[in-house]
Amino acid sequence: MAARKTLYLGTFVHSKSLAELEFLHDGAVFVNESGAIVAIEESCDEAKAKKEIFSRLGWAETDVDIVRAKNGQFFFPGFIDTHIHASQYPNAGIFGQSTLLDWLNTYTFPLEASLADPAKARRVYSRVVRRTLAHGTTCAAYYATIDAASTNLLADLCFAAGQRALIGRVCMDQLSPDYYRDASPEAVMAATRQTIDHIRAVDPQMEIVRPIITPRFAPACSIDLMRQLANLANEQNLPIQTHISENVNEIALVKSLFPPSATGAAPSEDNGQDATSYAAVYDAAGLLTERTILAHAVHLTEGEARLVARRGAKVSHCPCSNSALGSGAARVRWFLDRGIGCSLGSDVSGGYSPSVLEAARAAVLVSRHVAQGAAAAGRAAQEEADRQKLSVKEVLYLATRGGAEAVGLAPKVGGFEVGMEWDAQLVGLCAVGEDGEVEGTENGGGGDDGNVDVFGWESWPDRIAKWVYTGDDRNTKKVWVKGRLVHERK
Ligand SMILES: Nc1nc2[nH]cnc2c(=O)[nH]1
Ligand SMILES: [Zn+2]
Repeated sequence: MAARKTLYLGTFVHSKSLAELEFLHDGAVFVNESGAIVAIEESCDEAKAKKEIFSRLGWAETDVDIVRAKNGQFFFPGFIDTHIHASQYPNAGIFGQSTLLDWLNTYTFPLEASLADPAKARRVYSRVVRRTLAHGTTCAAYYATIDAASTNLLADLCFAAGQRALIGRVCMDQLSPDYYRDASPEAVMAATRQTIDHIRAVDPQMEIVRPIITPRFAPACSIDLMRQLANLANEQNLPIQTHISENVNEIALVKSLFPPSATGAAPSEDNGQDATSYAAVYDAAGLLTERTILAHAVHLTEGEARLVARRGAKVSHCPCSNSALGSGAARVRWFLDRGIGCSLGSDVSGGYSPSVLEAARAAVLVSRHVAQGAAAAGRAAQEEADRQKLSVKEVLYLATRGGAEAVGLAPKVGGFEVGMEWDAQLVGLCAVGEDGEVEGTENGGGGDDGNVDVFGWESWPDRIAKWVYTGDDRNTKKVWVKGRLVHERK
């Protein structure tokens, strides 16, 4: 849908690197009708933008919309959720005392199977797309179900709503219940090709929706199936998503299901002399590529981490899910130290929240447990243990730039730079006035912008920290994808 040229004015905040969050105050960002950022100016008010920059760009004032961040509001890149099961959204928050394998059988497979009903799928998928957009998720790597028709529907809905999405038809030909299992690798390949063809027809340039090859996880896939899916991804240059090393019982299951006789893998330098590790099984199938997103990776061994890093696969860290299902605490600093690209996943509904901001907050907290655990177990000196703690700016990097790397959209999205596309959110925090009341818009304040109270003396990094720790979708005022307004909070 054609957007108009737009001038955005105000404060812009984005990650330059893991170590640097950049603030641009009184800034101006110029976005063309294709949604691309064509100029960024510091200390540039509306008059200067019109007088100097419009003429440089050849823009006529009448062709340009203007969006101003109010006092205290700021523009931030849209969040990228690199692991979310759209089909599981109705179960968000419902997991009881379960852990991964019993959770799948008790809660997850019945719900996913029920989405073969098109009316139910439409209801669930419409809602999850609207809800994630409202939380500032401009791009999501979705798992649908094994049903091709409703997977195609998810792609249609994302495309219509304007949310960038990688859409995965879930592939699983073994071990799950009879009522929710693919009949054969051949049946999987046919259904998967059908969804790929559909998505290509919906969005031939694959600007908004793209297919992603989705073997559910090793226990649910035969080696034959995994190999065929890897070949398909390779032939069509498609991304891949799966789960890895989430839960200790799952890892034991993989070891028992895939002895070297099943995979043909032999101990090698590459697989750290362990041909039966989870990562080695995926590698033997050809699934570890630069375009692969591996969710969880909680219990990777040193040898597996080296293999994942060598293949350039990326990790989706899912701290809400890992905490809820008691899977463990993934060591994000440890991934980063080994050169593994890292991003954030909500993992609805192992994760209870569709919010990437919530995942960012949980990533900070879980990293404290990792640090404390390492120190208490004597695995690390205090200083090294403290280094495991992630900072606010680091988790915001994972939520944006790290996500863009994982989904193959870097450097197109994830930050504010000339040449990138305008995938952004406008965030507002409450400005508390001299009288202790929230300032209304009439005073130039942001109005009642959610539940984060800003008294005015906080530095900008502190305001961002307050947003990360105490903010939610009430603070997400507007959301754009590729220059198109896709959500506005009323
Ligand atoms: N968290 C999570 N882990 C899985 N492993 C295999 N399937 C799933 C799933 O749906 N969610
Ligand atoms: Zn998952």
